[in-house]
Amino acid sequence: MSDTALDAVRKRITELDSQLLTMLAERRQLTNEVAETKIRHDIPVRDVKREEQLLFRLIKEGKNVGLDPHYVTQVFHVIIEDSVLNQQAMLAEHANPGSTLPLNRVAFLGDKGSYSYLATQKYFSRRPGELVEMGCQSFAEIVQKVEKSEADYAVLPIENTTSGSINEVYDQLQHTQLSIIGELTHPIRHSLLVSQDTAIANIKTLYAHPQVFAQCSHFLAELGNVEVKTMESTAHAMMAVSELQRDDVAAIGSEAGGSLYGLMAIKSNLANQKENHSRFFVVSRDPVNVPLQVPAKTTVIMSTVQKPGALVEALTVLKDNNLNMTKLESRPITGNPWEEMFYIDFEGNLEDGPVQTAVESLKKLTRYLKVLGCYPSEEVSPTKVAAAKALTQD
Ligand SMILES: C=C(O[C@@H]1C=C(C(=O)O)C=C[C@H]1O)C(=O)O
Repeated sequence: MSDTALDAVRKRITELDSQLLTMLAERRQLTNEVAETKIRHDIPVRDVKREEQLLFRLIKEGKNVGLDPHYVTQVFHVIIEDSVLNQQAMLAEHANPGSTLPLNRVAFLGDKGSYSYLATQKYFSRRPGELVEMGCQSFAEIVQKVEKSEADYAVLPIENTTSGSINEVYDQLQHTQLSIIGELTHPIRHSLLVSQDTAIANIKTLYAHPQVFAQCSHFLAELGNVEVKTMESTAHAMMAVSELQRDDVAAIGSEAGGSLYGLMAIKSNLANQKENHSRFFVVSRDPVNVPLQVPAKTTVIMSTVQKPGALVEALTVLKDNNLNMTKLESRPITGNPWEEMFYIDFEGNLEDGPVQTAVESLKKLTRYLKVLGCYPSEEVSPTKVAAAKALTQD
């Protein structure tokens, strides 16, 4: 292909990409109109049957124009997830009149480019109000900022699919009066970031947050003799490498974050597990109402009485009320050696009868129980049946 022919094809691709964006924006606008109807008529946000039907049809249509089913499925899962999350945000706003602020002052760990920063951007991009970023040095500082009304929200990483729970954050939640008002999961894609083009073999010093080192331990073992420097956040690690401008130092962080500091990725997918995601809590001083049309989760902390089977008894309460537990974590209680505080997440809305019954029963069974929050669940599990059906048909 000659240079001019290449230019012409690229021009056409550019035009099509712009058209795709226009169409995506129009689709989003229409799904927002659907959300308004759902608010008016009290209809659930998610309609899995409708999703199945449209995906099934699209996979078949895609095949007719030479697009493979996996590709079509992936693209539309992303589109539908976006539409569901936007609608949920609209319903949540409607259920909490007067709670929207012109400025959302949000405290998070690190600075521009940290994973918490990217999660913060993602969560607040769906919400009204201007985002005011307040990067902090520690989880304690983040929580204090909201407690002292210097910030309105905090975004806190709570668990990661590779390295597990973030104990420091759990411990902060034990002592605070703040409420969990939201959750989100964000893919964590670690890359090796450098300030100038260099080979991996040249790297002598590596900067990263301890959680990141834990998630990339296999890669570190392969690297061998490299000095590891732990930093307060991924953003600090990237800043250090950017300031040093040397070809023998690197940071581990996201490629998107690194680009904010002029860093380039020389290797990607460094995490031990391919599916590396972090889950974040969004916390605030006041709890929120979660509309019943939106899937909700509730998080409680409790300490059980010291007798055999006390935890089993407590968990049976969830089973008896048909509540699906999605997470159980335990942490030591400061000052009471060998006693544990249990953190439980389950699917359910605090406004709903079964959740209220369960909380009342748990209060009677436990020594201490506190609801940390009820919030919209942001895990939009993709529909799978359509893809499977379409794949088995011609
Ligand atoms: C837009 C709607 O809401 C949700 C999103 C859908 C979509 O993006 O196509 C489909 C079904 C619902 O789960 C709808 O109900 O039509």
